[in-house]
Amino acid sequence: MSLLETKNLCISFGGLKAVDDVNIELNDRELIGLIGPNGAGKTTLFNLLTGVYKPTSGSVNVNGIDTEKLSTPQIINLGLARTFQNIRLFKNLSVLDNVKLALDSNLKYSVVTATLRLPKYWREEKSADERALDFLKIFDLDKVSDLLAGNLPYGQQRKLEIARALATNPKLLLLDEPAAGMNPQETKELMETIQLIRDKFEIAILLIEHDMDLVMGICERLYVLNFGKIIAQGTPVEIQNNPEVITAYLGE
Ligand SMILES: Nc1ncnc2c1ncn2[C@@H]1O[C@H](COP(=O)(O)OP(=O)(O)OP(=O)(O)O)[C@@H](O)[C@H]1O
Repeated sequence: MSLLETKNLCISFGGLKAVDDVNIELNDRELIGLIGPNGAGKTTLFNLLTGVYKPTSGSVNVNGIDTEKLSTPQIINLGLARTFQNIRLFKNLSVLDNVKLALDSNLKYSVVTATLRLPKYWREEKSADERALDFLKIFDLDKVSDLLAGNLPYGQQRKLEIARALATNPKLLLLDEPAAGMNPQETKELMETIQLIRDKFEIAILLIEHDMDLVMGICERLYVLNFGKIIAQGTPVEIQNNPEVITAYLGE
């Protein structure tokens, strides 16, 4: 059974078919890229996968479960986590607290324990701090854990978003343009980190990215969207040599 499978997935906004008959499949631990020109429907597809939009027709299955009647939180509970093209952090909270909030659903103390600050609260809080710091270390953010998230440079905010998504313990991580706004050195480091988290946490990753060095360098397979349709899929080498893709996108 696939971790994620869409069947003939479509959504229209008025007359515009933003996602048109899309069939994609992801298995455990795969690192897959989703590329295509601006406006091709990539973010809309993420919104369909996470239930933000409901399809006009077709289906999304996560671990064999049809998500049609599920809310976004219920779909997230099936093991999905995502980051956004426009960064969404709690900018007035510390870097550490941003990650701790993502961990919180796994905390074991009750509201009473937390309100009365009973010993169990402090034990759990400490372990939450330690766990959050472990996630921050992966992204080299542990040294800035006390800063407000909104005060971090852009590249670090992007990394914090990934750390926070990872802290929810997903099976599948959806990353929407994680390298946007990063310089070449930051992008290179991010590539290595994305591979590392896939291997360390044994998760699948679906990655929207315009940086071709990044996607071609780390993805095992790629899907190419154009005007809402998948026009090609294959290994990076196959995609780079696909005439339709070159015309629609790579040759731009
Ligand atoms: N809520 C909406 N209402 C109307 N049209 C929408 C809506 N969301 C997306 N669209 C349209 O659907 C198309 C696909 O948009 P989408 O943002 O998914 O593209 P994209 O591939 O992610 O582009 P980019 O690479 O620029 O982020 C665009 O024409 C966009 O204007």
